[in-house]
Order: sequence, then structure tokens, then C-alpha cells
Amino acid sequence: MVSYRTASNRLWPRSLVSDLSNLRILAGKGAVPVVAAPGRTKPELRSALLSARRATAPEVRQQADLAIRAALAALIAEVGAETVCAYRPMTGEPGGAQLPDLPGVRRVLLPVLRPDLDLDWAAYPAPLVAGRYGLSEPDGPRLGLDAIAGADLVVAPGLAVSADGVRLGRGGGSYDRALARVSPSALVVVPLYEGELVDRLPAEPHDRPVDAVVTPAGVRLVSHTGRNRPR
Ligand SMILES: Nc1nc2c(c(=O)[nH]1)N(C=O)[C@@H](CNc1ccc(C(=O)N[C@@H](CCC(=O)O)C(=O)O)cc1)CN2
Ligand SMILES: Nc1ncnc2c1ncn2[C@@H]1O[C@H](COP(=O)(O)OP(=O)(O)OP(=O)(O)O)[C@@H](O)[C@H]1O
Repeated sequence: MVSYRTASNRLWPRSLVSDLSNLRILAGKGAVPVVAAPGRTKPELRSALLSARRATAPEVRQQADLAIRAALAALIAEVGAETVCAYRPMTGEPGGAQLPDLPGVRRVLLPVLRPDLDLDWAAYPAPLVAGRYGLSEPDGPRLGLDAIAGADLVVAPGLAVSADGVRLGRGGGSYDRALARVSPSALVVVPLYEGELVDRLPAEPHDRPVDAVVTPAGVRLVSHTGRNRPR
């Protein structure tokens, strides 16, 4: 099987990558120079990206959410993911509220934000209860910080991802910590709207690279330049 090594040094089946030339274009040119303007700080980028999401009409967003969920379902079927750590999007986040209703997945876990902003996990489906920051979180036994280590696919929230796999989150460092516990064989993907896959993002040593983004256009690997050559 031909496969590609991604930013986090994991192998992806060739069958997921429909068009390598397309990936090269994305890696080389990226998108959205307005958002990715060099020199902008993480807080400036967060604020610009969140404003752009808020400015999107609900019906446009819902169409995009539908396409993102379809692409994610195709990915899950392709890789045969059995345990998935996902999240329950808040209003305006890619994928919409139904994102964690994943067909064919044996076990879905959702994050529960701890007071120190680290992430505990609980099984889903489960009743959702209101948490901090307007989050809806599963009400059920807490499985511990290391539950994410059992996932073969992690669907992580983000505001943007760069072509070399750097993810920009909300700034709590929650996923920086949680992604450090992911199995080396697991895949990490971030649902995004078009335009949120950008050329470059400010990167810090604690940032954990991700493998792919899931946009309305499909699954796109990130960081396939350099060491991500076909094997
Ligand atoms: N749907 C979803 N669930 C998630 C996350 C996420 O980004 N999205 N998280 C990802 O880590 C964790 C929760 N962390 C969060 C941290 C900040 C905010 C938030 O809304 N912050 C406000 C500022 C709030 C304030 O400081 O008063 C903001 O970003 O505008 C939300 C979630 C776990 N669950
Ligand atoms: N392992 C860690 N333990 C404690 N704090 C951490 C850890 N990793 C990162 N942080 C802190 O979290 C804060 C936010 O980091 P950063 O701006 O990279 O967040 P982010 O990746 O955008 O957010 P998130 O991971 O919550 O989605 C930083 O102050 C950073 O020092």
C-alpha cells in the first residue's frame, strides 16, 4: 500500500489522498493571505478568524457543516476508526451540533473541560449538560486524561490549521496538552471551513502538529512537503 507520512510522523493510506497535485498546490500557495498575514499574533488571528465565522450566514454555514460531516464519515469508513475522540461544536464551529453523531463508530468520547483547562473525557451518546464558555458536555463517568490515548482518530477543534500542520486553538492550551497523549498510530484531524487552512501560523514548541483538515471540499492532508513523500 502506498502511504504518506504526515506532520506528526503517521502514515496515511494513499487511497485517502485523491489528488496529490492538489495537495502540492495547497502546500505551496495555501489560502487566505488576509488571515495569514505574517507577523500577526495568535490573539489577533483568533479574533479575525472568529469574526469571519460570525459573519457567515447560518444557511451557508449549515451547508458547509453538512459537507464537513459527510467528509468526516467517509474518512472514518476509510480508516475503520473504532474509538474516536470528537467534540460537540458550539454555535459557529465547523461541523455543527451533529458532528459527534458518528455513524459506525464503536466508541465516541467527548471532552470535559477541567478547571485547569486540561481535558477529561466521557462517553457519547450521553445527556449533554451546560459547561463553561457555553460548552455542552457529556454527563457521565469521567474516563480520565489518558482516555484519549485509546483513540484511533482524534477530531480536534481549531480556528485554523497551516499547510505544515500547525493548529490554532482558542488559547487555553487544552488540546496542546491532550494531543501529547495521543497514540503514535492515531490520526488527528481538524474540521475547518474553507479559508481556515492557511499558509502559515505562529508556532510554539508546545504546539502539536495535526495530520489533516476536514473541510467542505474533503479531507486534506497537511505537511506533505519534505518528509511526506510517497513510500
Ligand atoms: N466545541 C468545543 N469544545 C471544546 C473546545 C472547543 O474549542 N470547542 N475546547 C478547546 O480547547 C475545549 C474547551 N475550551 C474552550 C476554551 C475557551 C472557549 C471560549 O469560548 N473562549 C472565549 C473567551 C472566553 C473568555 O475568556 O471569557 C472565546 O474564545 O471567545 C471555549 C472553549 C474543550 N471543548
Ligand atoms: N502542556 C502544557 N501544560 C500547561 N500549559 C500549556 C501546555 N501546553 C501549552 N500550554 C499553555 O496553554 C496556553 C495556550 O497555548 P496556545 O496559544 O498554543 O493555545 P491553542 O493551541 O491555540 O489552544 P488549545 O490547545 O486550547 O486549543 C499557553 O499559555 C501555553 O503555555
